[in-house]
Amino acid sequence: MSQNHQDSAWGKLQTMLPQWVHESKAYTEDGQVAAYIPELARAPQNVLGICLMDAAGDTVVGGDHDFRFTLQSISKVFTLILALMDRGEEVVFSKVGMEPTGDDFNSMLKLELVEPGIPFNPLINAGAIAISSLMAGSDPAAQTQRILQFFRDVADNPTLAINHAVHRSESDTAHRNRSLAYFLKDNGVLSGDVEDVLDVYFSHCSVEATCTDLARMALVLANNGVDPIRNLRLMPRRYVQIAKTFMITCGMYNASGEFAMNVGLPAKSGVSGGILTMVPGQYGIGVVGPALNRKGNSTAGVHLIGKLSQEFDWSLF
Ligand SMILES: NC(=O)CC[C@H](N)C(=O)O
Repeated sequence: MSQNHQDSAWGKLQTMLPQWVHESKAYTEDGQVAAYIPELARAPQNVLGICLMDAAGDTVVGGDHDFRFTLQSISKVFTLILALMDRGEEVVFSKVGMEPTGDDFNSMLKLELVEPGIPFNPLINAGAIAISSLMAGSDPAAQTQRILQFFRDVADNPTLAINHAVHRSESDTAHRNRSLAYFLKDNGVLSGDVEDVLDVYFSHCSVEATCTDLARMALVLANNGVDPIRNLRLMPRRYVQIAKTFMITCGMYNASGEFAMNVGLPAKSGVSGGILTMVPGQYGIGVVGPALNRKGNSTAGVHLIGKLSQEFDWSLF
């Protein structure tokens, strides 16, 4: 039995989580499941699940915590860290900036408007596509394999795999991402074959996981790159600091300011409804609720994390 089992926050979590999940579940009605990737439209509207994990690996779970979903934009946090590990800060920040856009996650507006035409940050689609082009590996298959292996290492789950139906569905319909990528190619941001880069991007977005996998991955970020369960450093502290800073400023897209105000934790959302967040130094948290608000964040998921943050005074600010 870990220390946490006796501590009052953990006990309160265990007691209260079912009720809080139940209350937040009502907010699934306010959102809509993403349909622009046809395969994602099959997700049920009213799912809400959560897993919180402490440094000993003990978990508290609630709702539909076994629901499987694809990482989508949550993967961008870890490809950013991998690109930093493979290429270093100088190369990465010659391809992407450090600022929020205030625009939708798939917008191309500022790419043309603002010199020198590099994506504003690595968590919008254009930025993440640029990051996908930086992965070490001789061809797209090797790059994808390297990313998948890194995700498996961080999640401590060798069974993490690509959902090929989602990958195909996105690839068949990614007209906007394709145009972003060709635009980046024209601006000199992407080297290599555009379709190859896109294939790597669609692949890491299509890795399937559960809330428990997200919580496990978040736990490593919460501990600045060290997995506290295996007592193993998986990534340099500096790169985790960079990733968490982006999560605060851009992780919830153009709702990041509101999320920082109401929740105050580093977080990253994805269009399949996942949210990865953490209480630094304490817990990794994974949430899923496929019904999204207009800005692409899980309605019920945001509500549930907000409730927890208020109850336990988790805001960093
Ligand atoms: N917000 C997201 O999760 C976007 C990721 C998705 N694969 C896309 O490119 O549209």
